[in-house]
Amino acid sequence: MASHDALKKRKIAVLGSRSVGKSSMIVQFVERQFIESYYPTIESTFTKSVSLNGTTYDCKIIDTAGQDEYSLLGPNHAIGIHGFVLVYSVASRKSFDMIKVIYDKIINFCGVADIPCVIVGAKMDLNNSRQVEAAEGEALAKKLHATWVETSAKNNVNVAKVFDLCLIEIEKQVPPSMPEPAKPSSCIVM
Ligand SMILES: Nc1nc2c(ncn2[C@@H]2O[C@H](COP(=O)(O)OP(=O)(O)OP(=O)(O)O)[C@@H](O)[C@H]2O)c(=O)[nH]1
Repeated sequence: MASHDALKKRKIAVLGSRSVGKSSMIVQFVERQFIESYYPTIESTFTKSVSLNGTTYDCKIIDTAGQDEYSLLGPNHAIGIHGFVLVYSVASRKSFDMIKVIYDKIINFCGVADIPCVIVGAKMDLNNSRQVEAAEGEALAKKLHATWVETSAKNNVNVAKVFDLCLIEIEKQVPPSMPEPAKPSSCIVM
């Protein structure tokens, strides 16, 4: 029989400006393919089992419509969410500036000081049109107590790592010994 810790359900929301590569990253992770064409997302949910350090996580990944400074954070994107993946494109300074805006919206909505969070610099293959240096991404993540990684969905670089890092961040707030449902932050209280 599976032990209590053998299968854990984790809900991860992926947020960021429009067209930064959120869907491409998720589709590369779940379906192992890269789609060149751009189809704006309304909202979709993907599921994938992820094994990490001997534990299998049953992950629900929520792909959101791109945000801007005026979009309101819906309850779908905060309530019941265990971890957040905030994505910018390394080729878009504007999308990088939006990370802090989205982060603050989540913090305010959830009424917490900290969230399990991975900041992702997507499209790292676009080196010729880079507008955001790696060091800037790292510094922002440090300031927000998040982890950071650069990815390329196109070349499948670091894509799986994003979700491993997010699960690790979640575990930091939900110790493995803690019985579920855990209460790492008010975000997951339904
Ligand atoms: N060069 C390159 N292009 C990428 C990469 N990831 C995504 N793209 C392209 O960027 C465009 C937007 O990608 P999406 O994944 O649809 O972006 P999104 O953030 O989900 O967009 P919204 O649904 O509007 O929020 C598409 O044309 C993708 O092919 C990448 O790693 N490298």
